[in-house]
Amino acid sequence: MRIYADENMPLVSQFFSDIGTVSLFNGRTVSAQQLNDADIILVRSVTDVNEALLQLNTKVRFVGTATIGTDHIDQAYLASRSIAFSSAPGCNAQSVTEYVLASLWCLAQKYQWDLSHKTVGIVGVGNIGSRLANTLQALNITTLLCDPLRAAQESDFAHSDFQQLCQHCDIISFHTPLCTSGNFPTKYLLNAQTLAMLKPDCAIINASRGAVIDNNALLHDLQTAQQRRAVVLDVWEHEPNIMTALLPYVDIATVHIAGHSIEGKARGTEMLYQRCCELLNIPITKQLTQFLPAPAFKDIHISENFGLPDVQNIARLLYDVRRDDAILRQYLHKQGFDWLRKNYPPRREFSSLQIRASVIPDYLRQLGFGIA
Ligand SMILES: NC(=O)c1ccc[n+]([C@@H]2O[C@H](COP(=O)([O-])OP(=O)(O)OC[C@H]3O[C@@H](n4cnc5c(N)ncnc54)[C@H](O)[C@@H]3O)[C@@H](O)[C@H]2O)c1
Ligand SMILES: O=C(O)[C@H](O)[C@H](O)COP(=O)(O)O
Repeated sequence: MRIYADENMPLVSQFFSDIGTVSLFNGRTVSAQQLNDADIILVRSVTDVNEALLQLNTKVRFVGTATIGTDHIDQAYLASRSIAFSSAPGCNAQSVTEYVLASLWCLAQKYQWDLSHKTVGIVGVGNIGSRLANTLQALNITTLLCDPLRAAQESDFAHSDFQQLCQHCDIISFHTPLCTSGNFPTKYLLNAQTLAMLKPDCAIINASRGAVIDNNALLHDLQTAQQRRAVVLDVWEHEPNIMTALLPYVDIATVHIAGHSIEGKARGTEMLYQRCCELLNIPITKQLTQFLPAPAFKDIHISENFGLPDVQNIARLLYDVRRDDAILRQYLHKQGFDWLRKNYPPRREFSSLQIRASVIPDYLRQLGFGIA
């Protein structure tokens, strides 16, 4: 069995070497010729999988993407050739949630906000949006949720439409897929018109896909604004060639790494391994926990005086998003967007740190910390 995988897919040899011969490729430059004898193809978000890529291959059985986003996959084409397909839903939901949380704490410190007085709008309430909502609610931060697809299917879903979010929120965080068609397209959901509906100081966070925000319109808004608007961008239109003119106006700028915790990326590989085993009808014998390195911080004791304001101090032991903002600003010109993603320094999720206490506050459990 010939297995071809993106070179940026962690642990792929460890998981797949018993199933077949694993060869690695560069996800941006891979060609149809390179994949012509593949039985299994494993990609990340930078590879467009379509007729052009698979035209020379007559035997591929499975295509997997170790991501939740699927805007790079022509699923109709795969179905037309009866090629099984899987993404990795939820693999990086915790990682992105921790990224947004770290960004909120960073903005709160910079602008001296009290987050408990802010209303955060969450657009797209799937794996990431719902986890983020639960996390913010555990921290006593008010949320408004916008997900018209869920609203149509769930009578008890507390939906606010996007216009309401624009008018009422102090912070809006985007967590939708990139869709250009259908009843609820998301391309340029935030555009010149909807930007004009926002409160003048409404902060914007985008860790979904770059084109959910019209980057030209955002630049114009930021350049002409009367009031400072805080902005966090992890994703950009036209990656890897991003609009650097935005950088001076963006508080936190990162290279599409919100989902790149060690666990988040590796869980994507594990999920594809599980799908392959099911497809090939072979037993699942390997688990992510076998391969994860020991974390630098294993456990921490908290006392009875620990309170909500202390949570961010623990979280910062694991991740400070300012590190990633500094990396982009220092090295983008020298190394380029893709190199910075490939060489992303390790980041562990909250679950890697065990909290010890006589009584564990509920919110630490809800945030996903390990409990000893
Ligand atoms: N920056 C990163 O590293 C990173 C990591 C993971 C995911 N992502 C992006 O974030 C997106 C969301 O991830 P997820 O795991 O939560 O996906 P998901 O599929 O679980 O959830 C997406 C949600 O968005 C909703 N939605 C669709 N169209 C909408 C619209 N017009 N308005 C409001 N809601 C809408 C869907 O109903 C769904 O509930 C992914 O599609 C991906 O593009 C980025
Ligand atoms: O859609 C996703 O799951 C994320 O955007 C994912 O983290 C993208 O990262 P990449 O596959 O490019 O490493």
